Amino acid sequence: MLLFKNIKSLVGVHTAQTSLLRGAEMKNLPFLSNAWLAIENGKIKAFGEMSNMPSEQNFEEVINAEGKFILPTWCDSHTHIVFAAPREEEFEMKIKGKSYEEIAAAGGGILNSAKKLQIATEDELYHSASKRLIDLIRLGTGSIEIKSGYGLTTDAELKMLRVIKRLKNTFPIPIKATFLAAHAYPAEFKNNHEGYIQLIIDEMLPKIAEEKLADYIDVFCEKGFFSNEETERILNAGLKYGLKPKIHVNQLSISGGVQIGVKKHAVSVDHLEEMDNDAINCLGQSNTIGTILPSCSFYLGIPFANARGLINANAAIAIASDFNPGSTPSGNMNFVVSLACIKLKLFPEEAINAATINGAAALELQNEVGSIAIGKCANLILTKEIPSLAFIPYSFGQPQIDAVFINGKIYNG
Ligand SMILES: N=CN[C@@H](CCC(=O)O)C(=O)O
Ligand SMILES: [Zn+2]
Repeated sequence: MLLFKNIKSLVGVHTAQTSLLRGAEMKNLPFLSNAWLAIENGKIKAFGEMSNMPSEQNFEEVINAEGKFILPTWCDSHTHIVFAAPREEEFEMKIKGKSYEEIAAAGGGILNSAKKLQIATEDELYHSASKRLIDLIRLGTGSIEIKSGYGLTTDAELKMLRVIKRLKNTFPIPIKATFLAAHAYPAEFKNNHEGYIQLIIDEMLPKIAEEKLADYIDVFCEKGFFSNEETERILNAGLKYGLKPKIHVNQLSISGGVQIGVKKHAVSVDHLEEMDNDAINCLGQSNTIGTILPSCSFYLGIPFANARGLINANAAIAIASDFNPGSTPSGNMNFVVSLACIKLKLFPEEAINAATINGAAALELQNEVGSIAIGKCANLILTKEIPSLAFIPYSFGQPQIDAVFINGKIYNG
């Protein structure tokens, strides 16, 4: 048994019934000042104020957290961390002013990543993704979603998903896998979209279902990628195998993809940089979570999502990293939380809820992670001595984490 004592503030002590916050509720981030927290068998056992702390003698280890905050680890519900190689050759093109679409048209982008991934071995992909994941956990991420989508052939998509399965089996944090073969049309299907869709539906999906390799299905619904009709067909096919949608929509244009996601009961619709009132209201009246990826806007120089408009429309917002080699070469959720405050104009409480309890809901892990509640995993961030909770996002780019605990143990990678 482990005991944290003298915690300056134990943050995110939501009631056991709270699993998702929407609209004005997102401002509610309950905390206990001058608190203790007990961990047993990797789970949160009990907590309270120092005035009623149990005897220290009952514990094998006692950590004095004076001056420090404890909060649940970040739940990163949207990443692409399995890839063969970074794409810093595109960085200079970007600096010179080329857009994401122009870089893709010049032979960069997703197809460039797919070419490299197709010739990488499963072991190579596992080792490079492992290194990234270790770094992310050290930065406070304690649950994560990982997508395929750089394979674009049956073999390479299966290879990616098997790598994710291996990560699930070897890492101590909860991981969800998303099947994203509909990320881009491979060159050989450029003029034969029907052929690629049939490959996804008739060949890839049955194999993935048989090996139980995915939890969700995703489509990049966007002009020049997958149309609304194509998106709906692929989602329907995934749903037949029990894969719920979590989709890329409205990143570069207003497409109607949000409405498709809502109609198909998507767990989340992600990106949302380009929204109109219809899409905002549709999301606000639905049970689908709007997942915003501010690091992507930051890196690509595209608009930041209208988070306040969504909150005012009573939507439930999560924030995630989108870590990938093209649009977001960073998975640092501390920076995501800072950007959410600085650029999305979320209050620190809203941003932290979006990165914890609502991120957990976007991973359907609300019973395991995302808040300080009895029975949940002891996946915790212990901060350095800091003056306030707002100091975390305020001091952007400055590491404020003293230690990360996964299942009640200090994580050293
Ligand atoms: N937009 C689609 N997919 C990724 C980028 C993929 C890439 O450029 O490699 C994203 O979420 O931003
Ligand atoms: Zn993405």
